[in-house]
Amino acid sequence: MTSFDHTKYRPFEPVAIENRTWPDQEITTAPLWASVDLRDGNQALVEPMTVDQKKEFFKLLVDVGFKEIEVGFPAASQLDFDFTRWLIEEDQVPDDVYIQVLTQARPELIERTYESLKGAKKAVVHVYNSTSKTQREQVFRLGKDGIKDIAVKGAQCVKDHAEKHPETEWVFQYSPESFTGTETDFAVEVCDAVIDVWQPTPEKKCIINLPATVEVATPNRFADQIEYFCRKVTKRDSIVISLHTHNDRGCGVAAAELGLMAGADRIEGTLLGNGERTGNMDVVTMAMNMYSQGVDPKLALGDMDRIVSVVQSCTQLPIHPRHPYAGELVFTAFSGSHQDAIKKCLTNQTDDKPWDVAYLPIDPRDVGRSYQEVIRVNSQSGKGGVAFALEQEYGLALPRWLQVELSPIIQRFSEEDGGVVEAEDMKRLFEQSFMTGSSPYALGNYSLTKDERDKVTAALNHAGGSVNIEGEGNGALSAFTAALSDHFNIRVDIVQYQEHALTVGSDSQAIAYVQANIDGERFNGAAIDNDIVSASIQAVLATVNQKVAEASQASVA
Ligand SMILES: CC(=O)SCCNC(=O)CCNC(=O)[C@H](O)C(C)(C)COP(=O)(O)OP(=O)(O)OC[C@H]1O[C@@H](n2cnc3c(N)ncnc32)[C@H](O)[C@@H]1OP(=O)(O)O
Ligand SMILES: CC(C)C(=O)C(=O)O
Repeated sequence: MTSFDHTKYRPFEPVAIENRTWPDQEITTAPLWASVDLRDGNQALVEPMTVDQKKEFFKLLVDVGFKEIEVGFPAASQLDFDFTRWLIEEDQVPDDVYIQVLTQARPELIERTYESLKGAKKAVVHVYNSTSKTQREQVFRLGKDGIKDIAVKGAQCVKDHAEKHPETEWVFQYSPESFTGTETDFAVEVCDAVIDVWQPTPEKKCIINLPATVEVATPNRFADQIEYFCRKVTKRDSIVISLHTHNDRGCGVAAAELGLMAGADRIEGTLLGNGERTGNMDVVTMAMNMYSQGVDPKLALGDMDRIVSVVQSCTQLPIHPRHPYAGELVFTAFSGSHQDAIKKCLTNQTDDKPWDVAYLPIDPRDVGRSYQEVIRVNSQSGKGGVAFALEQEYGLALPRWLQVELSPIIQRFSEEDGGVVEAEDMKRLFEQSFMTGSSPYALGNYSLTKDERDKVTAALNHAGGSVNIEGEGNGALSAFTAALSDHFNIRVDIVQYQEHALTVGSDSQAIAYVQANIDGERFNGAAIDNDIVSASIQAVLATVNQKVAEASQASVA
């Protein structure tokens, strides 16, 4: 094994730029987006996509709204050639979409590339050669002139073929591959030479694509290279500056964002970031970053589950559960304080206000996710999370004092069960703990009379029999409480009371929550009924039943 020795690496040599302006820029409009899923993404797969997978992926890209789609490297593979032919012959490309194909700057490959494009309405021919010092010296074994010559001859060849097929609307694209490893002045020199061949105009631009083929520096250094390039390149008004970043240092999106601020117009990337090594720049993340700042990304990313599903099935790669905006856990909070804050903010959030919810940079509903999955309860969760889940799923708006009582019960269950507690289990634990109004005593018939004081007479069903109780008070609840106190020879004081209509599952029921002090001990009860008075007296009975059960257990012991 070689030693872990950082001294064998050299730092990146930054371009010398004065008065850089990009740090003060903001991204306020979407760039031109180009998808390279079917080419750069595809060439990085263990098993490249089949034609059927490419067809499905292409449809997704069109639906998402890409207007430039790199569909393959037709001169390199028969499958890519056939797929390109299928798109054209079967008229699969919408009129406003350019299909783009990649080729090396070699005449025989360029010729074959044009064969694949015969009959296309609109196409981008993307030609590249590597310009980096490393590749010049070790791969091509050529000096700068030799490398420039490859680019110029390639550009000329692309132009010559295009002239033979005026029926197609051609756009030319050149990439000085390994741009980040190329002296920026030399990259400008090569691109200027290509531009000189193509003679673009502001009306008929060509694309100069600057790839971070390998990400070798912090994103600010990349932005410096882009701003420098934009200042120096010829005919700036006649070229579209495109970026194609990779993610070797984990900053592919950041580099593209800063590059855009530095003057670029167009961004190449893939949906969810598949691509060579650590992947291409993830278009979903970059576009959603804009979206979260109130900028229209001009891509329709609302059906995130479809995007995830198509990308996964076509690439056969999993999507990380914490992948920005798309992973299955990215809108889910388990920890108590996060849940508490989210629950409070969501209560305040209305559709007419700008989004302002702690821990949620965007509204999960915008990408087809629901609030149900925002809060999931495990042993790290607090009362807010439990309350949120019960309210979302069952319409139970537990008062704060009852949340405090229920939370440790759920936490204990989670610790014993070792994981996430589903809403169904929370409801069952809530019912078992507090909806105890039918055992050992259940409310039978009762009647209320209103006079100076309210009077109640009620039957309590118990062990196959029935006992009658009666009491007086200032209202139904206090009359019933007095009757229970009298019958069981206990002192019952109502400390807390709350009720609300139930909107989930029923439109005519109500729930009452009661906290009672019984002989100095605190008990909590809840009950649901069509009638709110019945619900409230059953909730009181629930607390008394807990006291009675506790007393009988104590006497057995
Ligand atoms: C950063 C990127 O992602 S770039 C895209 C990379 N994608 C791919 O390579 C996938 C498809 N490519 C392929 O299948 C093959 O490379 C093919 C079919 C295109 C060509 O295969 P081969 O003819 O065997 O050539 P190979 O790619 O190995 O390169 C051979 C020669 O072309 C030269 N070459 C490589 N790239 C280029 C280029 N962009 N322009 C001109 N010449 C080039 C090499 O220096 C080499 O020259 P040499 O034979 O004189 O030493
Ligand atoms: C062909 C170029 C643009 C490329 O894929 C890269 O440099 O990563």
